[in-house]
Amino acid sequence: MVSLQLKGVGAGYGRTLTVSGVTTPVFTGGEVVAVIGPNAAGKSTLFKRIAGLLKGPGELQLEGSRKGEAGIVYMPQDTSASPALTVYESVLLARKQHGGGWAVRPEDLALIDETLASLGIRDIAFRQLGELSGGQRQLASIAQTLVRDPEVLLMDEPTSALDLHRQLQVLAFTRELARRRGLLVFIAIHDLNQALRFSDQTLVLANGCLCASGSSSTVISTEMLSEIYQVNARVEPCSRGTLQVIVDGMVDEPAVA
Ligand SMILES: Nc1ncnc2c1ncn2[C@@H]1O[C@H](COP(=O)(O)OP(=O)(O)OP(=O)(O)O)[C@@H](O)[C@H]1O
Repeated sequence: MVSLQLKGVGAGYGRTLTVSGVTTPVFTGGEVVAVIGPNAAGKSTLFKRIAGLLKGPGELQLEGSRKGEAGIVYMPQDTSASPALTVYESVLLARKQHGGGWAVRPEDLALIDETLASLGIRDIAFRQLGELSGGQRQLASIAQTLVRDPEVLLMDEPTSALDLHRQLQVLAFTRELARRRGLLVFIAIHDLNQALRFSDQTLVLANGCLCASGSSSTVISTEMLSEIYQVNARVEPCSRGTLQVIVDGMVDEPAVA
């Protein structure tokens, strides 16, 4: 089973470090880890460093991997595939780019079919990326990422353009894949309710530093929401028992009488 621990990891774009000194617990395959924090906290920067797209200090301790660093797959916020490709072509290309030669095998086609069906986008398989809605493009981008056979998956705000039903569908499918295939999944996400619902662990970044880590239900608390997000909020179970953040207002906002 794959495992990953960050030890004193940092990264930046110029001389100064945007993210520094990030040391985490050991995360193992099958887990979903939410990475949360305010805008510009450094979540994408940290993902790019883990994926090897940025250099910086510190060590990534990756163990139990079949593919080494090639097994770490980063899904950026925007898809970079050509708008002239169809959804199917872009997913097939992504599958073939991950290695294993250019011959298309029956198992490649079966995996693509299963992925498109599970994400509910079979009906747009032969439409060009350039003519899709933002949410449809995001679903295509998720499909491109999932067929790359990742061991460690870094998803950067994968549901930001999706409607509520699609968010639940995609995150449930991703968690199920993590459990079934032993993937270690990191998801940078602003929706803390989805983080509570779908992640096992949460990392909180602020100003380029790791402020907290642990089980999501412990880390996402009234105190953290006040300190990191400056909001007054409660964390309470919904009718099915899943914890939800209920926001009463901003810390500096006067209470309504
Ligand atoms: N290519 C770049 N060159 C220079 N600075 C950058 C670059 N990309 C990001 N930054 C800076 O790094 C800091 C962290 O950005 P990053 O994208 O990692 O934050 P984030 O936590 O993912 O934010 P958000 O939630 O808004 O997506 C920001 O101040 C940003 O302006």
